[in-house]
Amino acid sequence: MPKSITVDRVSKTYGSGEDAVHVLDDISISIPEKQFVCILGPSGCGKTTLMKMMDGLIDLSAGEIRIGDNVITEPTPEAALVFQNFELFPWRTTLENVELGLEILGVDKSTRRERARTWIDRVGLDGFEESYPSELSGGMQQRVGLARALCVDPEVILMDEPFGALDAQTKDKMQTQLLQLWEQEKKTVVFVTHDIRESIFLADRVLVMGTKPSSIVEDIEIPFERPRWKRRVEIENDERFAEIEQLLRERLGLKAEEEPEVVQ
Ligand SMILES: Nc1ncnc2c1ncn2[C@@H]1O[C@H](COP(=O)(O)OP(=O)(O)OP(=O)(O)O)[C@@H](O)[C@H]1O
Repeated sequence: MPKSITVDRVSKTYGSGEDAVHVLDDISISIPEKQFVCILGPSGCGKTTLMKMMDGLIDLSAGEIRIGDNVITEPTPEAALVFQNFELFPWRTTLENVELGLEILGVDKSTRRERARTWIDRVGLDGFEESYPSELSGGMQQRVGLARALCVDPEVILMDEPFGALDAQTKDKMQTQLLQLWEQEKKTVVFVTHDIRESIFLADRVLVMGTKPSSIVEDIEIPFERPRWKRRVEIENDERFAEIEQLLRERLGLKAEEEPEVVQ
């Protein structure tokens, strides 16, 4: 079952003394189950930090993060994190990479093979089970990453700029595929992006973080009905789309036509 995510008065400071970097300042976010939330924010404001804390990979300096009622203190199968750089093991085939999460959970071989094959199919990679990452395009590698995350059936999916490294056309396809999968599964999703238009097309709700020490400076509901993936052109031409885009640009401190800075 998808679960809610609660970020309750969370702060984060890296290091101490003169080297201390105060990144997140007293952030609270309440994400109901099955909601698709996108997070925008300037480079270095702490988006990845927040995602890693939600995944239990790094400690909080103050506050609490909960998935459902469970306080997150370490990585848990309830949350799956998908990164921009795919984080696939180059020496493992598609099948072996997708199976990884189940392997860590101690699922027996035949069950994990079956589940991995199902997800490879669902993300459109059937026929590539035995390929290595180096034999796959960027979009295909990200689909392996997605299948690996979904294969463990997490309650929440955390995606940190998952399509940031893809060309525009592949990115469009991946967005469509993600929305199709999400319509079927309706997980709780937190998706970090630098792409304002991507956030409006995908999300139920967009949060904007300010410069560090960051807090949430905007929290806006996206009004477009679902399913959206068949109506991209119509949605992008809707005047509300332009209004929201303008508002988000202003909140991010961007001038007209200026793209957000992307630091790789
Ligand atoms: N392990 C660390 N030790 C010290 N400082 C860190 C560490 N990790 C991140 N930082 C600092 O914390 C700040 C936030 O980093 P983070 O990667 O979370 O930002 P971000 O919003 O995801 O950035 P980007 O949009 O560029 O990916 C940055 O100033 C970064 O230099």
